[in-house]
Amino acid sequence: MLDGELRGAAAPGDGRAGTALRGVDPHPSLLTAWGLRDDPEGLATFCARVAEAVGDQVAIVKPQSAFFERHGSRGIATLESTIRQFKDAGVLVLLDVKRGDIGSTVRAYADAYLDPSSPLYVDAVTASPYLGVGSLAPMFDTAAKHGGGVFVLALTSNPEGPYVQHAVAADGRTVAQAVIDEISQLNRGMEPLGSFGLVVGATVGVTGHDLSGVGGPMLAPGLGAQGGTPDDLRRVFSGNVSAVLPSYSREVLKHGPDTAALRAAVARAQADCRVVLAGAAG
Ligand SMILES: O=c1ccn([C@@H]2O[C@H](COP(=O)(O)O)[C@@H](O)[C@H]2O)c(=O)[nH]1
Repeated sequence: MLDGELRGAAAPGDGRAGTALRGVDPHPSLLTAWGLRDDPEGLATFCARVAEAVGDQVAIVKPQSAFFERHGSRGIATLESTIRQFKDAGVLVLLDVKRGDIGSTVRAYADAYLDPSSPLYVDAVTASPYLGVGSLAPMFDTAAKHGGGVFVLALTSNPEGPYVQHAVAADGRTVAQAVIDEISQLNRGMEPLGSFGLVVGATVGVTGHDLSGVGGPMLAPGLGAQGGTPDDLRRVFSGNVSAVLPSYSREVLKHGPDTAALRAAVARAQADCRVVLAGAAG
């Protein structure tokens, strides 16, 4: 089950715990910096090098779908092969694809990403709740059926997020707190950790949102290139760090293509996050 594996991946006893690189974001500028062309071949080489370099070092990776989609059908083919490479290396794949729509269309997204018969099948996806958390039900159902996970945007790392997410709804809760509460409800009774997660950026600061009942994993992007630091995790998640999955993309990937430099950057970020999360848990 994803819940068990995610727990293992986040647990201090796991050799890959606190894994810092999660984001596989083949930005055009990174392809160039790695001496590769910004085309489908360059993309495929970049991803293969990342998988070979850190496949045994990380427990979960988070490919960003947009950087594959911009290369059209060959980019999607590379996404498929990248997913396979990581899975073959025993790494869980959380696809950052932020899908959301009316329920009948969400069913198709669920089939695309969370059904094992799909070529784009992954362990978990990110999803957008702004058509209503309930509209994501087909993803939740498919994830539950096949042991997958869904990470729903709650407090995103970008500066534009609070305008929407801190807005207060008719019942007096913020939009973000309503999302947090609905996901918490879905995880209720799932031990030790439910399969439904949240995205809470490392950059959001102390917002007053209550994360204590989530009962599922929390993905924390925004570290490094967006200015978030491991210390911010302590502040943002305060007493709720046990299921936090810190995520760096550009900050680590900029050290490639040299394998040793890439691995050292992963290890450094991993150690920094582990110290903070272990300290905050205690
Ligand atoms: O709130 C969010 C949700 C997702 N992301 C994604 O994470 C990575 C961050 O990349 P960096 O290079 O580490 O900045 C990227 O794929 C975003 O789309 C996020 O940043 N914030």
